[in-house]
Amino acid sequence: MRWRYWTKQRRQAVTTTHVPGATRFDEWLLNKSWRSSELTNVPNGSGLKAVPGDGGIPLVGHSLEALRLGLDFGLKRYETYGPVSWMNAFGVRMVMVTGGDATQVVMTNKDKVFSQKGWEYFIGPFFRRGLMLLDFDEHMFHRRLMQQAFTRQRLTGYLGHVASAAAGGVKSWQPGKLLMYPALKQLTLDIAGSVFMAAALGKEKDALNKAFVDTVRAGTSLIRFPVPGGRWNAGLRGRQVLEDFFRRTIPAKRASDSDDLFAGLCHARTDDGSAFSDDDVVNHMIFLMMAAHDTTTITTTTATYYLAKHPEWQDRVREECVKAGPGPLDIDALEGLTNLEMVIKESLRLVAPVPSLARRTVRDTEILGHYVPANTMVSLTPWVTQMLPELWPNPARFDPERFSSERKEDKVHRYAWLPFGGGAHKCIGLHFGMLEVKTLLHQLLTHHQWSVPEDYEVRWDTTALPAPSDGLPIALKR
Ligand code: HEM
Repeated sequence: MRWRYWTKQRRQAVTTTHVPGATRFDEWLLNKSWRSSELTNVPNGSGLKAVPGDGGIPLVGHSLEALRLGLDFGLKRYETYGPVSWMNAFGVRMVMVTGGDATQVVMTNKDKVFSQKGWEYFIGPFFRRGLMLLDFDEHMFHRRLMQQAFTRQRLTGYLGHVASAAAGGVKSWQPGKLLMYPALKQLTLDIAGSVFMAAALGKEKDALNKAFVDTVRAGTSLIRFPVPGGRWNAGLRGRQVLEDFFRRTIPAKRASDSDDLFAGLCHARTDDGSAFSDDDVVNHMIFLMMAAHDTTTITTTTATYYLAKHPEWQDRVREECVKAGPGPLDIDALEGLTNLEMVIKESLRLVAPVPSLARRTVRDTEILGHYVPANTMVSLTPWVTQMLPELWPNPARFDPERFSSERKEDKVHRYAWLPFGGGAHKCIGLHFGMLEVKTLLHQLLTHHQWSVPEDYEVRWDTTALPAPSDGLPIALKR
């Protein structure tokens, strides 16, 4: 039987690379069925069930499908095996967790059994000791300290930097054809430079941008050790570039009273006087830059894509933005852009910037009655959950009104919509991220109109975090 998600309409969306013959190969991969087996024997008398699944291609596992097919692969696994299943991919055996209830078990983590050590395997060498990679009491300590850099007062200061960098960047875009994704990536890096360091990155900008891209891409390397020319190697080099940059800048930041995030981390204190060490500041800065930069770029790119495909929505949110004034808008004014907020939420649903979240079990446990032994890699799959027809009516449709106060479709389950994660590790930059994306879109909408040809469908490259494989070419008009 052919896979039911494999329709003509999805054929384009599914082909995430430009490799010749990719469509036939992808079709073969997607329709191939594997012999199902159990993850492991269930302890006698436990009353638990085994986790169903399969290993995929010997040695490679399901890495190719996961990289090339992304969302479609996740939907197929869910349809075949349900909310809890196992597979081999990227050199490791993992349990995939999809859907509201299964996600809730892991996110709530009431017995502290799901550790962030899962991330260690994918990005540990590149983002070591970033907040997301810390666990339990140590994590709580660092999170409380970091929270001081995310107060409303500090966000107000950051937004000032965002607004001036965004306005300058967007105004300089010339009418004509523009590759939206690289343009936004450059702009968000400029913004990160001023928000995080109150500094123009100058001639180091390109090297830092490359270092970020390399460190992020390294996480999904098929070859997971340093070989010349390989992704892993590039990631390690990238980490070194970033470390050198931040370490050499710390003394000046500690001495300054500037209102950027870097200074915020340098000066953060708990009531008992604890502070971040230089190593902590370097590790947190590298992780924060990555966490803020790529996610906001992807969200803004996705929103511009859907606004190009749905000009009626582009007009509607432009009207709202024009009414709010030319900017810079403060937090209250940005929070008042309710139509724009629905568009952003719907964009975050249709393309989750962090499509999967990694955990590792520290003891034997169970998820929805399935036995999961200690030291198992667990992969939460927000993107797949956000596209499940049982949670979202007509899930592939762009329909921002789902988030309106009348429909509230996101409230159908606590974990139906989770682009920012949940539980103890829920995104600390959630509020700031939304405000940054709104500021960017407000500037874009008040200065430009943009469109794509009617038959254009973006192809998401999921070999790292999702990105349009052709850069998203749009036609820009003032
Ligand atoms: C649209 C933008 C963003 C999205 C979609 C996003 C998504 C996420 C997700 C899914 C997690 C949870 C990871 C997990 O459970 O393992 C997370 C954590 C985190 N995010 Fe964001 N993020 C965004 C923006 C930002 C920004 C702007 C910052 C900082 C300025 C930031 C900093 C962090 C940090 C530090 C964590 C780790 C929190 C912890 O472990 O306690 N994020 N983010």
